[in-house]
Order: sequence, then C-alpha cells, then structure tokens
Amino acid sequence: MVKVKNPWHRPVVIFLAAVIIVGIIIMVAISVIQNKPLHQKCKYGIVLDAGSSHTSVFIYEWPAEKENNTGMVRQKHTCNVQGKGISSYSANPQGAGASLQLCMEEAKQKIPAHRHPETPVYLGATAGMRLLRMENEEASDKVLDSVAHSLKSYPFSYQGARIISGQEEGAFGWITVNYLSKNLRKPTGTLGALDLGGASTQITFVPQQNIESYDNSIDFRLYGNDYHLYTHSFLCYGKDQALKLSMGKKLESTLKADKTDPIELRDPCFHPGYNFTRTVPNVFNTPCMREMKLANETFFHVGLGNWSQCQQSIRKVFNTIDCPYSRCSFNGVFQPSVYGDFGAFSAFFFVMDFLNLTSDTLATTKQKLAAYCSTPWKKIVENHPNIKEKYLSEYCFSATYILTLLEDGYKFTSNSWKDIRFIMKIGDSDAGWTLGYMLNLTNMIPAEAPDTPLMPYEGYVTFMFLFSLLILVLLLLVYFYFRRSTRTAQKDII
Ligand SMILES: O=P(O)(O)OP(=O)(O)OP(=O)(O)OC[C@H]1O[C@@H](n2cnc3c(O)ncnc32)[C@H](O)[C@@H]1O
Ligand SMILES: [Ca+2]
Repeated sequence: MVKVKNPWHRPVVIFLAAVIIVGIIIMVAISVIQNKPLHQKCKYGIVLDAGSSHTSVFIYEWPAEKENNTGMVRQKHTCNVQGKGISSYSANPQGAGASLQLCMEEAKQKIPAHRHPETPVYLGATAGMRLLRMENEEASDKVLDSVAHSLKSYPFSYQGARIISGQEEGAFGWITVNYLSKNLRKPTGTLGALDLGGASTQITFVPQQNIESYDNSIDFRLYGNDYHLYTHSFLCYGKDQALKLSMGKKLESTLKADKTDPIELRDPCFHPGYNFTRTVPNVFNTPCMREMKLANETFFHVGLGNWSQCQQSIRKVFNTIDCPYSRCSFNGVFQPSVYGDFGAFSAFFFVMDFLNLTSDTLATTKQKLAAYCSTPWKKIVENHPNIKEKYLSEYCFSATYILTLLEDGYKFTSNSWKDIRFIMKIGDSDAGWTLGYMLNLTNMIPAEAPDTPLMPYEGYVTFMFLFSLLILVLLLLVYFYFRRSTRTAQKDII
C-alpha cells in the first residue's frame, strides 16, 4: 500500500491564503487612505461683507469633489475687520483698503498656500455704501477702488468689489439659510429670511399669494426646483438708521413744542437716568433724513424708559397708510402675507438674544421688554459692566424697533410670531448673504439636480471589503472541496 502525498501542497495553500489576506488588507487600507486625503482635499472661497457698521471676512471650505452637494460648503473662519465699515472712510478712501490688511493676512494663513491662486475673493458692500453712493458717488467709487486695490495685492483670485443691491442681499440671505438647512433638494418647505443690519433690513420668503410688484419678485431654479421669491430691502430701516429717523422725528417735535435752551430730547426708548450730550448733526448726518437747520447745536438726550410710548414714537417712522397695492408692509411697498417659518438673523438675533427674548410668545416678549426699558440706566450698567455702552444704551430702542417692524411693518401676528426663529448660525456657518452670494457666483448650486452616485464612497469601501471577503471564503471552500476530493481519490487508488 503506497500513500501518495504531495509535500508542496500545504505550504503552497498557506502561501496563497496569506497572499490573498495581505492583498485584501492592502486593498482596504489603500481605499481608506485614499479616502482620507480626498476629504482633506478642500477648496476655499473668501467673501468680504462690507456692511454699514463693520466689515467681516468669511472663509468658506468644501471638499473638492463634492461641490454640487447641498450643505457641503462650510464656514472655516471669520475675521472681523477692526474699526467701522468702509463707508466711514469717505474722507480718507486709502484707509478703507488698509483696514482689510490684518484679516487678509489671516486668510493667507488659514488657506493652504497651494490653493491661494485658485481661491476666489469677492467683496460685497451693502447699505452703508448705498447711502454713500446716494450722497457722494465720487467718494463711494474711491472707497471701492481702494478696497479693490488692496484685495488685488493678495495671492488669491480677485473676483471684484461692488455694491450689491438690496434685492441680491435679501435673495442670497434666503439661499444661505435654505442651503445650510438642506431645504433645497427636498420637496419640503423653505425658510424665510429676515436680516436686520445697521442701515437696511431685508425680508425674503416664498409667498402663497401672487407678487403684485415686479421689483419684489425674484426667481431661482435650484437643484431642479423652481422658487418664486418675494423680497424687499428697506434702505434706512437698519437699526442705526432707524434710531436716527426716530430721534430726528422726536427732535423736530421737541423743537416745535418749546424752544428751550439747552434743548432737551426726552426719549421714552432710553432708560430712566440716561443722559447724554449729542450734537444735532450727529443725528441728521444721513441721507435718510432731510437736513435740519441747526448746525452744530448740542442737545441733552434724556431717557424716560417707557416702552409703550417708545413704541408709539417708533410707529411714526413707518407709513402704514398709503398703499397702491392690495396690501403693503409700509411706505407703499407691496408685501404678501408672511408665510411659513422664518430665520431672523444679524441684529434681530444680537438684540433678542441679549435680552433673552428668542423663545417667548409675543405677549410675554412685550411684557419683559416693558420691564427692561423701565430699568434705571445705572442698574443696567452695573449688571453688564463688560458690554459696550453704545450697544447697552440702545437695546431698549432696538428691541422695541424689532417688535414694531415685525408686527406693524411685516404684519406678523401673535400666532405667526411662533414661526420666527432668531438665529445666528446654522451648523457652524453664519446666517447672512455672503454664503449664498459665493454659491451663486461659483455656480455651486446647479439649476438641475446632479446625478446621484450609485453608492457613497464609504459604502463603496465597505462593499469592496465584503466582496473580497466573499471571494476569499469561496476560494477556501473550493480549495477544501478539491482537497477532500483529491484525498478521496487517493484513498480509492489505495
Ligand atoms: O447690513 P448693513 O445694513 O450694511 O449693516 P451691517 O452688516 O454692518 O450690520 P450688522 O448685521 O453687522 O449689525 C447690525 C447692527 O447690529 C449692531 N451690533 C452688532 N453686534 C451687536 C451686539 O452684540 N449687540 C447689539 N448690537 C450689535 C451693529 O452695530 C449694527 O448696528
Ligand atoms: Ca449686513
């Protein structure tokens, strides 16, 4: 009896199995390693928001291979430019460009050097520059030239510095909040956008009613869906300009009533005990108001702390009587009824968040605000030693203005008040027009829905791993099957 045994058989099989296992491990490792740099391979974009009160630099980042996916662009970094907005440099335009230097140097550090040449930089100026252009076009051109010159000196891809329209500001704010909320690729509703700046305010939403005025309508086709938006920007109704409008009216009626010297402006929107000396040009130095012939006179701005009187005084800056359409917000501007949920950001958030009024009913908000406005100024300062006095003194006015704008202006009711969400960020990105502006200019939101890949990358790696494992198991099964058959055959021979 001869037992046939192949001495090479076992080592060869072990070697083959080891090669297959090592092969699979290498394959999976390569897939995983390859996947990592893909995620790290980011592209960048820079947008400067040259607002009326200040300029912010936003750096956005997105995975290089996923440009057309909603929600993929995120805010990587922001830098607040020191000092006031660029429109304040009308007498010294060079200063506007120079003011951007620190933040632009920071941008150079934050973005990998090899990406600098392909990183687009946009500057959009809003209501402060719109007002300067109305007042002095030459000065506004010089300021824009100065910031353009400054931005071109950086290694990025300069794409322009311009004054954006109020309509663009509203519409891009709406795109931002809906992009970040991932509403754009779903058939669900969208979020209206409410933006309150220093010099203008915007309202944008998808209405249920017909839009009666051409100027307030804007259409987008995004990811295969059509959006018919209502938008309006009220120049001079940002919170700084509204304060001027309101104080200007009070000053005029004070002067009409009594010509006392010194002039005392008794203001219900400021806390009792507040007393500040101001000059008349300090209130009237804006194209939002006609000039007053009281050059350089000073007056005492005295707080009274009376919320309901404050609201009455603020109502005077809204003309809710004249309306050439079936319905208006104010100042003869068409507005359909507010519809759906709204995100209220910028100063809507700063003010309501400071006062802890972001989640109350309208009635409670009014009660709390009335109590806040009547709090003595001394106590307010004691309670908030670290807050800028200018902001602190104005919160009563600002919140009362916000309530009046939303209720009397835009016609929110106690019921629809619940639909307003006061927000600053969605995820880690700020709500504002800048992201929508960049997405639009870089064509990152396609009109049609892009073809979705069969499988996400992570799914592909898992699939490959399981598939390889299956092949290995099959190979082993085949091997054992043949081994058994060989042995049986050998036994038979024996
Ligand atoms: O849109 P425009 O009108 O051009 O103005 P802006 O872009 O400069 O306006 P912001 O939203 O940055 O700010 C709106 C206002 O809120 C003020 N503000 C900023 N931070 C604030 C805070 O923490 N508390 C109170 N007010 C604040 C700021 O001074 C402005 O008056
Ligand atoms: Ca703004």
